Amino acid sequence: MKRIVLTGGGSAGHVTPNLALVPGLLERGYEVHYIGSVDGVERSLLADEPDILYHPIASGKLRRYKSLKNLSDPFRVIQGLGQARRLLKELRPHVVFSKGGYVAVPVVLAAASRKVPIVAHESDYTPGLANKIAQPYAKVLCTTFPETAEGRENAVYTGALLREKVFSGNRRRGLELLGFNGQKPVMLVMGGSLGAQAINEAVWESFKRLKIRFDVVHLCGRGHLNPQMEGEAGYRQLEYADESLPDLFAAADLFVSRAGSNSIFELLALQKPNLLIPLPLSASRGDQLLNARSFEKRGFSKVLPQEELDEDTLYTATADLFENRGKYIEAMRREGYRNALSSVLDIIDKNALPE
Ligand SMILES: CC(=O)N[C@H]1[C@@H](OP(=O)(O)OP(=O)(O)OC[C@H]2O[C@@H](n3ccc(=O)[nH]c3=O)[C@H](O)[C@@H]2O)O[C@H](CO)[C@@H](O)[C@@H]1O
Repeated sequence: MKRIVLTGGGSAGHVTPNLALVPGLLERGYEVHYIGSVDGVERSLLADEPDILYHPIASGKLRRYKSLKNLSDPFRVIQGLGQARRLLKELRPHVVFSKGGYVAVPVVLAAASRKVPIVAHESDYTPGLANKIAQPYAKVLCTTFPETAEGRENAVYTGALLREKVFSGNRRRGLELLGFNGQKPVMLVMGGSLGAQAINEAVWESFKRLKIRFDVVHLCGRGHLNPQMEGEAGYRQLEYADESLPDLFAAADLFVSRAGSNSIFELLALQKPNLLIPLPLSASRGDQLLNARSFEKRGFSKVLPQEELDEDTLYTATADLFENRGKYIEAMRREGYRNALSSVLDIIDKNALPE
Protein backbone atom coordinates (compact mmCIF):
# COMPACT_ATOMS: atom_id res chain seq x y z
CA MET A 1 0.00 0.00 0.00
CA LYS A 2 1.24 3.50 -0.86
CA ARG A 3 1.60 5.89 2.06
CA ILE A 4 1.36 9.67 1.95
CA VAL A 5 2.15 12.19 4.66
CA LEU A 6 0.15 15.40 4.50
CA THR A 7 1.28 18.44 6.44
CA GLY A 8 0.15 22.02 6.96
CA GLY A 9 -1.49 24.05 9.66
CA GLY A 10 -1.65 27.13 11.81
CA SER A 11 -4.94 28.32 10.30
CA ALA A 12 -7.73 26.52 8.44
CA GLY A 13 -6.45 27.90 5.13
CA HIS A 14 -3.49 25.54 5.48
CA VAL A 15 -5.68 22.55 6.32
CA THR A 16 -8.85 22.60 4.18
CA PRO A 17 -6.90 21.99 0.91
CA ASN A 18 -5.41 18.86 2.49
CA LEU A 19 -8.88 17.75 3.53
CA ALA A 20 -10.06 18.32 -0.03
CA LEU A 21 -7.49 15.80 -1.28
CA VAL A 22 -8.28 13.01 1.18
CA PRO A 23 -11.26 11.33 -0.60
CA GLY A 24 -9.26 11.17 -3.86
CA LEU A 25 -6.17 9.82 -2.09
CA LEU A 26 -8.18 7.07 -0.40
CA GLU A 27 -9.78 6.21 -3.72
CA ARG A 28 -6.31 5.86 -5.25
CA GLY A 29 -5.31 3.46 -2.49
CA TYR A 30 -3.16 5.66 -0.26
CA GLU A 31 -2.84 5.22 3.48
CA VAL A 32 -3.13 8.82 4.68
CA HIS A 33 -1.00 10.20 7.52
CA TYR A 34 -0.96 13.79 8.74
CA ILE A 35 1.86 15.50 10.60
CA GLY A 36 0.58 18.60 12.39
CA SER A 37 1.14 20.49 15.59
CA VAL A 38 0.17 19.44 19.09
CA ASP A 39 -2.40 22.17 19.65
CA GLY A 40 -3.02 23.86 16.27
CA VAL A 41 -6.35 24.17 14.46
CA GLU A 42 -5.32 21.27 12.18
CA ARG A 43 -5.63 18.84 15.07
CA SER A 44 -9.22 19.82 15.85
CA LEU A 45 -10.22 19.96 12.18
CA LEU A 46 -8.92 16.42 11.72
CA ALA A 47 -10.41 15.01 14.91
CA ASP A 48 -13.49 13.70 13.08
CA GLU A 49 -11.61 12.20 10.14
CA PRO A 50 -11.37 8.47 10.87
CA ASP A 51 -9.34 7.75 7.73
CA ILE A 52 -6.42 10.02 8.61
CA LEU A 53 -3.73 9.00 11.09
CA TYR A 54 -2.61 12.11 12.97
CA HIS A 55 0.93 12.51 14.31
CA PRO A 56 1.57 15.62 16.44
CA ILE A 57 5.00 17.26 16.57
CA ALA A 58 6.36 20.31 18.40
CA SER A 59 6.28 23.40 16.26
CA GLY A 60 7.38 26.98 16.62
CA LYS A 61 5.92 29.91 14.79
CA LEU A 62 8.15 32.06 12.63
CA ARG A 63 6.66 35.41 13.63
CA ARG A 64 6.84 38.80 12.02
CA TYR A 65 6.16 40.47 15.36
CA LYS A 66 7.98 40.64 18.69
CA SER A 67 6.92 38.07 21.28
CA LEU A 68 8.57 36.31 24.21
CA LYS A 69 7.85 33.07 22.37
CA ASN A 70 10.41 34.09 19.75
CA LEU A 71 12.99 32.97 22.32
CA SER A 72 11.58 29.50 22.94
CA ASP A 73 10.28 28.74 19.45
CA PRO A 74 13.62 28.03 17.73
CA PHE A 75 14.09 25.16 20.20
CA ARG A 76 10.63 23.84 19.39
CA VAL A 77 11.42 23.98 15.68
CA ILE A 78 14.56 21.90 16.30
CA GLN A 79 12.58 19.47 18.48
CA GLY A 80 9.92 19.25 15.74
CA LEU A 81 12.58 18.51 13.15
CA GLY A 82 13.86 15.56 15.22
CA GLN A 83 10.32 14.25 15.68
CA ALA A 84 9.52 14.65 11.97
CA ARG A 85 12.67 12.75 11.01
CA ARG A 86 11.83 9.89 13.38
CA LEU A 87 8.25 9.75 12.10
CA LEU A 88 9.29 9.64 8.47
CA LYS A 89 11.79 6.88 9.24
CA GLU A 90 9.04 4.87 10.90
CA LEU A 91 6.23 5.60 8.41
CA ARG A 92 8.37 5.34 5.25
CA PRO A 93 5.96 7.39 3.12
CA HIS A 94 6.17 7.28 -0.67
CA VAL A 95 5.49 11.00 -0.91
CA VAL A 96 4.99 14.07 1.31
CA PHE A 97 2.41 16.72 0.42
CA SER A 98 2.87 20.11 2.05
CA LYS A 99 0.26 22.83 2.22
CA GLY A 100 2.50 25.25 4.07
CA GLY A 101 2.10 26.94 7.43
CA TYR A 102 4.86 26.84 10.00
CA VAL A 103 4.36 23.21 11.08
CA ALA A 104 5.18 22.14 7.50
CA VAL A 105 8.77 23.43 7.67
CA PRO A 106 10.34 20.65 9.80
CA VAL A 107 8.36 18.00 7.89
CA VAL A 108 9.62 19.25 4.53
CA LEU A 109 13.21 19.49 5.76
CA ALA A 110 13.01 15.99 7.23
CA ALA A 111 11.54 14.65 3.97
CA ALA A 112 14.32 16.28 1.97
CA SER A 113 17.00 14.74 4.17
CA ARG A 114 15.38 11.29 3.85
CA LYS A 115 14.95 11.70 0.08
CA VAL A 116 11.17 11.40 0.20
CA PRO A 117 9.66 13.21 -2.80
CA ILE A 118 7.85 16.42 -1.84
CA VAL A 119 4.88 17.96 -3.62
CA ALA A 120 3.80 21.37 -2.28
CA HIS A 121 0.80 23.57 -2.95
CA GLU A 122 0.70 27.36 -2.60
CA SER A 123 -2.67 29.01 -2.08
CA ASP A 124 -1.59 32.61 -2.33
CA TYR A 125 -0.39 34.91 -5.06
CA THR A 126 3.14 34.93 -3.61
CA PRO A 127 4.60 31.91 -1.79
CA GLY A 128 4.51 31.99 2.01
CA LEU A 129 7.58 31.40 4.12
CA ALA A 130 7.07 27.64 4.48
CA ASN A 131 6.76 27.15 0.73
CA LYS A 132 9.73 29.42 0.05
CA ILE A 133 11.75 27.05 2.22
CA ALA A 134 10.13 23.99 0.60
CA GLN A 135 10.42 25.03 -3.02
CA PRO A 136 14.07 24.09 -3.69
CA TYR A 137 13.41 20.59 -2.30
CA ALA A 138 10.01 20.07 -3.90
CA LYS A 139 9.53 18.00 -7.03
CA VAL A 140 6.59 20.24 -7.88
CA LEU A 141 5.15 23.40 -6.37
CA CYS A 142 1.49 23.56 -7.43
CA THR A 143 0.07 27.08 -7.58
CA THR A 144 -3.41 28.53 -7.27
CA PHE A 145 -2.72 31.63 -9.35
CA PRO A 146 -1.20 31.30 -12.85
CA GLU A 147 1.17 34.22 -12.18
CA THR A 148 2.77 32.44 -9.20
CA ALA A 149 4.11 29.68 -11.46
CA GLU A 150 5.72 32.08 -13.93
CA GLY A 151 9.54 32.00 -13.83
CA ARG A 152 9.64 29.23 -11.21
CA GLU A 153 11.17 26.13 -12.70
CA ASN A 154 9.44 23.42 -10.70
CA ALA A 155 6.13 25.28 -10.34
CA VAL A 156 2.94 24.19 -12.11
CA TYR A 157 -0.32 26.15 -12.18
CA THR A 158 -3.09 23.82 -11.02
CA GLY A 159 -5.66 26.11 -9.35
CA ALA A 160 -7.23 25.98 -5.89
CA LEU A 161 -7.91 22.79 -3.94
CA LEU A 162 -11.54 23.04 -2.89
CA ARG A 163 -13.45 20.62 -0.68
CA GLU A 164 -16.26 18.97 -2.65
CA LYS A 165 -18.60 19.37 0.32
CA VAL A 166 -18.62 23.15 -0.21
CA PHE A 167 -20.79 22.50 -3.29
CA SER A 168 -23.31 20.28 -1.57
CA GLY A 169 -25.22 23.00 0.28
CA ASN A 170 -28.95 23.59 0.22
CA ARG A 171 -30.45 27.08 0.57
CA ARG A 172 -33.63 25.97 2.31
CA ARG A 173 -31.70 23.94 4.89
CA GLY A 174 -29.39 26.93 5.43
CA LEU A 175 -32.29 29.31 6.03
CA GLU A 176 -33.88 26.85 8.45
CA LEU A 177 -30.63 26.54 10.39
CA LEU A 178 -30.41 30.31 10.61
CA GLY A 179 -34.07 30.86 11.38
CA PHE A 180 -34.33 33.38 8.49
CA ASN A 181 -37.44 33.43 6.30
CA GLY A 182 -35.58 34.24 3.07
CA GLN A 183 -37.49 37.44 2.36
CA LYS A 184 -34.43 39.61 2.79
CA PRO A 185 -31.14 38.82 1.01
CA VAL A 186 -28.73 37.01 3.33
CA MET A 187 -25.29 38.52 3.96
CA LEU A 188 -22.59 36.13 5.18
CA VAL A 189 -19.64 37.74 6.96
CA MET A 190 -16.48 35.67 7.19
CA GLY A 191 -13.29 37.08 8.67
CA GLY A 192 -11.13 34.17 7.52
CA SER A 193 -10.83 31.02 9.55
CA LEU A 194 -9.58 32.90 12.62
CA GLY A 195 -12.15 35.69 12.40
CA ALA A 196 -11.18 39.34 11.99
CA GLN A 197 -11.77 41.79 14.78
CA ALA A 198 -11.79 44.92 12.57
CA ILE A 199 -14.49 43.41 10.34
CA ASN A 200 -16.45 42.09 13.32
CA GLU A 201 -16.60 45.53 14.92
CA ALA A 202 -17.61 47.30 11.71
CA VAL A 203 -20.44 44.77 11.24
CA TRP A 204 -21.69 45.24 14.80
CA GLU A 205 -21.54 49.03 14.48
CA SER A 206 -23.37 49.15 11.17
CA PHE A 207 -25.88 46.39 11.93
CA LYS A 208 -28.71 48.86 12.61
CA ARG A 209 -28.44 49.99 8.98
CA LEU A 210 -27.48 46.66 7.47
CA LYS A 211 -30.54 44.96 8.93
CA ILE A 212 -32.89 47.21 6.99
CA ARG A 213 -31.75 45.50 3.77
CA PHE A 214 -30.18 42.21 4.83
CA ASP A 215 -30.34 39.32 7.25
CA VAL A 216 -26.80 38.77 8.52
CA VAL A 217 -24.97 35.55 9.39
CA HIS A 218 -21.62 36.28 10.97
CA LEU A 219 -18.73 33.80 11.35
CA CYS A 220 -16.84 35.65 14.07
CA GLY A 221 -13.88 33.34 14.73
CA ARG A 222 -13.13 31.34 17.88
CA GLY A 223 -13.57 33.37 21.08
CA HIS A 224 -15.02 36.38 19.26
CA LEU A 225 -18.78 36.04 19.72
CA ASN A 226 -20.50 39.23 20.89
CA PRO A 227 -22.92 38.52 23.76
CA GLN A 228 -24.66 41.87 23.18
CA MET A 229 -25.71 40.77 19.69
CA GLU A 230 -27.25 37.51 20.90
CA GLY A 231 -30.96 37.34 20.10
CA GLU A 232 -30.95 40.30 17.64
CA ALA A 233 -33.59 39.71 14.98
CA GLY A 234 -32.03 39.17 11.55
CA TYR A 235 -28.60 38.35 13.01
CA ARG A 236 -26.94 34.99 13.76
CA GLN A 237 -23.38 34.56 14.98
CA LEU A 238 -21.20 31.45 15.02
CA GLU A 239 -17.55 31.03 15.97
CA TYR A 240 -16.77 28.65 13.10
CA ALA A 241 -19.03 26.72 10.74
CA ASP A 242 -17.99 23.21 9.85
CA GLU A 243 -20.74 20.74 8.93
CA SER A 244 -23.21 23.61 8.42
CA LEU A 245 -20.87 25.63 6.14
CA PRO A 246 -22.19 24.33 2.77
CA ASP A 247 -25.81 25.12 3.71
CA LEU A 248 -24.90 28.58 5.04
CA PHE A 249 -22.98 29.27 1.81
CA ALA A 250 -26.00 28.14 -0.23
CA ALA A 251 -28.31 30.43 1.75
CA ALA A 252 -26.07 33.50 1.35
CA ASP A 253 -26.76 36.06 -1.40
CA LEU A 254 -23.68 38.15 -0.76
CA PHE A 255 -20.48 37.85 1.24
CA VAL A 256 -18.21 40.14 3.20
CA SER A 257 -14.90 38.35 3.56
CA ARG A 258 -11.18 38.55 4.21
CA ALA A 259 -9.21 37.72 1.07
CA GLY A 260 -7.71 34.40 2.20
CA SER A 261 -7.11 32.31 -0.88
CA ASN A 262 -9.38 29.36 -0.14
CA SER A 263 -12.28 31.57 0.85
CA ILE A 264 -12.15 33.67 -2.29
CA PHE A 265 -11.84 30.70 -4.64
CA GLU A 266 -14.83 29.09 -2.93
CA LEU A 267 -16.79 32.30 -3.57
CA LEU A 268 -15.65 32.35 -7.19
CA ALA A 269 -16.63 28.71 -7.69
CA LEU A 270 -20.06 29.32 -6.13
CA GLN A 271 -20.44 32.64 -8.03
CA LYS A 272 -21.31 34.59 -4.89
CA PRO A 273 -21.08 38.41 -5.03
CA ASN A 274 -18.44 39.42 -2.52
CA LEU A 275 -16.88 42.40 -0.81
CA LEU A 276 -13.27 41.66 0.16
CA ILE A 277 -11.53 43.42 3.04
CA PRO A 278 -7.97 42.06 2.76
CA LEU A 279 -5.69 41.69 5.77
CA PRO A 280 -3.50 44.81 5.64
CA LEU A 281 0.25 44.93 5.20
CA SER A 282 0.69 45.94 8.84
CA ALA A 283 -0.50 42.46 9.92
CA SER A 284 0.80 40.20 7.15
CA ARG A 285 3.19 39.84 4.24
CA GLY A 286 0.50 41.39 2.04
CA ASP A 287 -0.65 38.21 0.29
CA GLN A 288 -4.33 39.01 0.79
CA LEU A 289 -3.87 42.44 -0.82
CA LEU A 290 -2.49 40.74 -3.93
CA ASN A 291 -5.21 38.05 -3.89
CA ALA A 292 -7.88 40.75 -3.62
CA ARG A 293 -6.35 42.98 -6.29
CA SER A 294 -6.25 40.07 -8.71
CA PHE A 295 -9.95 39.29 -8.07
CA GLU A 296 -10.94 42.94 -8.34
CA LYS A 297 -9.08 43.31 -11.64
CA ARG A 298 -10.88 40.31 -13.08
CA GLY A 299 -14.27 41.69 -12.00
CA PHE A 300 -15.08 38.97 -9.45
CA SER A 301 -14.94 41.10 -6.30
CA LYS A 302 -15.43 44.53 -4.87
CA VAL A 303 -12.59 45.55 -2.52
CA LEU A 304 -12.69 47.77 0.55
CA PRO A 305 -9.25 48.45 2.09
CA GLN A 306 -9.24 48.01 5.87
CA GLU A 307 -7.88 51.57 6.29
CA GLU A 308 -11.18 52.82 4.82
CA LEU A 309 -13.41 50.45 6.77
CA ASP A 310 -16.01 51.96 9.09
CA GLU A 311 -19.74 51.57 9.60
CA ASP A 312 -20.54 53.97 6.73
CA THR A 313 -18.20 52.54 4.12
CA LEU A 314 -19.24 48.99 5.00
CA TYR A 315 -22.89 49.85 4.52
CA THR A 316 -22.35 51.77 1.27
CA ALA A 317 -20.05 49.15 -0.21
CA THR A 318 -22.38 46.22 0.54
CA ALA A 319 -25.41 48.12 -0.77
CA ASP A 320 -23.51 48.95 -3.97
CA LEU A 321 -22.29 45.35 -4.32
CA PHE A 322 -25.84 44.07 -4.03
CA GLU A 323 -27.23 46.60 -6.53
CA ASN A 324 -24.56 45.62 -9.05
CA ARG A 325 -24.43 41.91 -8.23
CA GLY A 326 -25.37 40.90 -11.80
CA LYS A 327 -22.10 42.28 -13.16
CA TYR A 328 -20.00 40.36 -10.65
CA ILE A 329 -21.93 37.12 -11.07
CA GLU A 330 -21.54 37.36 -14.84
CA ALA A 331 -17.75 37.82 -14.58
CA MET A 332 -17.50 34.80 -12.27
CA ARG A 333 -19.76 32.74 -14.54
CA ARG A 334 -17.56 33.54 -17.55
CA GLU A 335 -14.45 32.48 -15.64
CA GLY A 336 -15.96 29.08 -14.79
CA TYR A 337 -14.65 26.90 -12.04
CA ARG A 338 -11.54 24.82 -12.02
CA ASN A 339 -10.86 22.54 -9.07
CA ALA A 340 -7.24 21.46 -8.88
CA LEU A 341 -8.08 18.14 -7.21
CA SER A 342 -7.51 15.75 -10.09
CA SER A 343 -4.40 17.49 -11.46
CA VAL A 344 -2.78 17.62 -8.02
CA LEU A 345 -3.67 13.95 -7.39
CA ASP A 346 -2.01 13.07 -10.71
CA ILE A 347 1.12 15.06 -9.78
CA ILE A 348 1.28 13.28 -6.42
CA ASP A 349 0.95 9.86 -8.10
CA LYS A 350 3.57 10.67 -10.69
CA ASN A 351 6.12 11.79 -8.12
CA ALA A 352 5.52 9.20 -5.39
CA LEU A 353 8.24 6.55 -4.95
CA PRO A 354 7.31 3.19 -6.50
CA GLU A 355 5.67 0.70 -4.14
C1 LIG B 1 -4.46 35.55 8.86
C2 LIG B 1 -3.83 34.65 7.87
O1 LIG B 1 -2.69 34.22 8.00
N1 LIG B 1 -4.55 34.35 6.79
C3 LIG B 1 -4.09 33.45 5.75
C4 LIG B 1 -4.77 32.12 5.93
O2 LIG B 1 -6.15 32.44 5.96
P1 LIG B 1 -7.33 31.55 6.44
O3 LIG B 1 -6.88 30.44 7.32
O4 LIG B 1 -8.43 32.43 6.89
O5 LIG B 1 -7.61 30.84 5.06
P2 LIG B 1 -8.57 30.92 3.84
O6 LIG B 1 -9.44 32.10 3.79
O7 LIG B 1 -7.67 30.64 2.66
O8 LIG B 1 -9.43 29.61 4.09
C5 LIG B 1 -10.29 29.48 5.17
C6 LIG B 1 -11.00 28.17 5.00
O9 LIG B 1 -11.75 27.95 6.18
C7 LIG B 1 -13.09 27.71 5.82
N2 LIG B 1 -13.95 28.18 6.91
C8 LIG B 1 -13.88 29.47 7.36
C9 LIG B 1 -14.72 29.92 8.37
C10 LIG B 1 -15.62 28.99 8.93
O10 LIG B 1 -16.40 29.29 9.84
N3 LIG B 1 -15.65 27.71 8.45
C11 LIG B 1 -14.83 27.28 7.45
O11 LIG B 1 -14.88 26.11 7.04
C12 LIG B 1 -13.31 28.47 4.52
O12 LIG B 1 -14.42 27.94 3.85
C13 LIG B 1 -11.97 28.22 3.83
O13 LIG B 1 -11.94 26.97 3.18
O14 LIG B 1 -4.41 31.22 4.89
C14 LIG B 1 -4.71 31.68 3.56
C15 LIG B 1 -4.25 30.61 2.57
O15 LIG B 1 -2.86 30.43 2.63
C16 LIG B 1 -4.06 33.04 3.29
O16 LIG B 1 -4.50 33.50 2.03
C17 LIG B 1 -4.44 34.01 4.38
O17 LIG B 1 -3.79 35.24 4.19
